[in-house]
Amino acid sequence: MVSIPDGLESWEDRNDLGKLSEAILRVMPGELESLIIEKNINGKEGDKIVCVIADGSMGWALEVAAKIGVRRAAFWPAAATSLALTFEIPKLVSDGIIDSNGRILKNQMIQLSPTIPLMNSTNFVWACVVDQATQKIIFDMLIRTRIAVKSTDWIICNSSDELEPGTFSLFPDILLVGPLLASNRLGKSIGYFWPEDSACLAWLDQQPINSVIYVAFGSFTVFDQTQFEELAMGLELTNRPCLWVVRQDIIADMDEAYPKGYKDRVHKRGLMVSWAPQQQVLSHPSIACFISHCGWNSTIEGIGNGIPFICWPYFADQFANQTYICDEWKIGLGLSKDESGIIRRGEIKDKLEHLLSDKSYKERVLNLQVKTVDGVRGGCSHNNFNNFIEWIKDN
Ligand SMILES: O=c1ccn([C@@H]2O[C@H](COP(=O)(O)OP(=O)(O)O[C@H]3O[C@H](CO)[C@@H](O)[C@H](O)[C@H]3O)[C@@H](O)[C@H]2O)c(=O)[nH]1
Repeated sequence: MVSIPDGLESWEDRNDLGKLSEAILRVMPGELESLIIEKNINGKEGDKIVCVIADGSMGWALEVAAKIGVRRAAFWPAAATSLALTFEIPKLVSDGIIDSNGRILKNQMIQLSPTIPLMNSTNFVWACVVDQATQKIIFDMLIRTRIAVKSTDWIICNSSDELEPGTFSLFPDILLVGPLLASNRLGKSIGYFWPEDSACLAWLDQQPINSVIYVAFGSFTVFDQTQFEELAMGLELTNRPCLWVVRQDIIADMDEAYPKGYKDRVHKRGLMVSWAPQQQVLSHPSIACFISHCGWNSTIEGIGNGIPFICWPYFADQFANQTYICDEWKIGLGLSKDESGIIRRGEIKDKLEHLLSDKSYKERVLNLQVKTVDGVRGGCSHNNFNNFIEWIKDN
């Protein structure tokens, strides 16, 4: 593995997406180009770079590959529906739903096709970020992404026919190869730089089967103090064992974050860790449900282990993923905010009780688990993946 700078200093705030995106676009294309050229001029014969596979949202890397004349493939790590929405941006503009800067002109439900779930225009990927300046930066990046991804040799997506059949029939160029889960990998998962707290697995061993609420919000979500306290109190009210991932940067002041005396009150049945081995956690028999921000990886990992969801989306594609979870697959419940925009402790407790007492959520997610895992073992995802590997080898 090699790293290249992202254009920010180590102390700068990487949760500021506008600043991060600008820095990436300013610095990384040049760095990547120099890296590839250096390898291809001075590298040993077997070390030359002949193909670039890049995350589609890093469309600039695909542009660099095209410029240098290296073959390229886009990997889309999120739901295909979010890529389909990006492909449809020109139509959204011509239909008057957004303007050419991505501003939402009509607050309405839209449907890309009758077989794709309804989306609320205010939940479009770029519209969910805080301020208009950042929205514009993200929107411009998506326009570039759209062009870069559409011109690649392959677009592969971490999804499956069983999860998003409507999207794949409408956008056959997006080839599904997922869900890519740790249980299907040969070795240890790589890619995270935060140390995992594996002691939580021993703690899970001590809990009754199908009892623990697992709470994790991925790598970006941040909380304000009131919302953090309501979540803490809601979990306490359930009287159930909870494993809660509290990243060090999830809230501004971690020292003051928990309600007074909270840790002492819950210590017998609550465990807070800064980063968990999530896929191992989700496959543990003591886990009963997953309070999730609905990032796509968390979504497919929950399904891959047959765990029902309480949805707590934060931004970007997570609202569309919530729609799939709650309305399409019916394997989870959403949470309602009060008039001040806060999800209150009582709402958290009520939804958890509903989810855990109504066994139909668990039944449906177990059914979906079987169908998606089969797709990887011998279905469409399996065939696409093999063809993709052959293409790499052939050239
Ligand atoms: O304690 C933890 C918490 C998470 N994870 C892992 O971290 C990943 C989280 O991925 P995801 O659920 O997709 O969330 P984000 O990291 O927030 O992902 C970003 O990227 C996703 C894919 O493009 C988008 O769907 C999300 O909206 C976006 O926030 C998963 O593989 C988890 O297993 C851990 O290993 N330990």
